[in-house]
Amino acid sequence: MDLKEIQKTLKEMLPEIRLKHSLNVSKCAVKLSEIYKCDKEQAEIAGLVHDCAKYFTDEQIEDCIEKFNIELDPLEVNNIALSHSVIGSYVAQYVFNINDDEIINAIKYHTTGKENMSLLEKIIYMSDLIEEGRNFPRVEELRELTYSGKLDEALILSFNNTIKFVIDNNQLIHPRTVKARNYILGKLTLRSSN
Ligand SMILES: Nc1ncnc2c1ncn2[C@@H]1O[C@H](COP(=O)(O)OP(=O)(O)O)[C@@H](O)[C@H]1O
Repeated sequence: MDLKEIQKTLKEMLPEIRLKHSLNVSKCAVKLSEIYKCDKEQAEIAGLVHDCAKYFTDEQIEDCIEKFNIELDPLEVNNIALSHSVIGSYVAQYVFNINDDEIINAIKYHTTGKENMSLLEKIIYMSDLIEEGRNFPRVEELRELTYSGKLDEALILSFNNTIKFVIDNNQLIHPRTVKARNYILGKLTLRSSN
């Protein structure tokens, strides 16, 4: 699918506000692809499609799981906040015909992050949080870090915020986020102690 077709299909899958968010994430990811020197088209497509499964009904989710043979982990089962990224990565592949593993993984890990993230995965993760329509306490600090070349610092702050938020709400923390945080923090600490 080309960008126009992707947008047309997304329009049927997402409410207006989420479509706007997806367009904003795509725009932000393109800006970051220029700053951090990665492929603009991959950033544009991953940003656009990242939330494609966010509004799936239980029935649609069950359908996808069966059709695409998706294995959700125990935290993702019955939790659309976490599962939409994983399911979305299959929808990207089989509905949007995206055959680029880097784009597919950026979609798959955009909610939790993961250990040893690729540049595109980091860009989509941060774009989801800082796109121009986002408004939450300290979002400006995240924008400042991300746009000034401090992508890893921005990620650590975001993982910390998410982990604190999940704890405050007495929810289970997805271990991928803890691993993502420790991996980057470990590398940064090592770098600053050398
Ligand atoms: N690492 C995590 N562990 C557990 N739950 C998480 C984690 N990350 C995100 N969530 C859940 O996902 C929700 C936010 O998901 P997100 O995709 O960022 O939503 P939105 O794009 O609508 O802001 C959080 O409120 C939390 O419940």
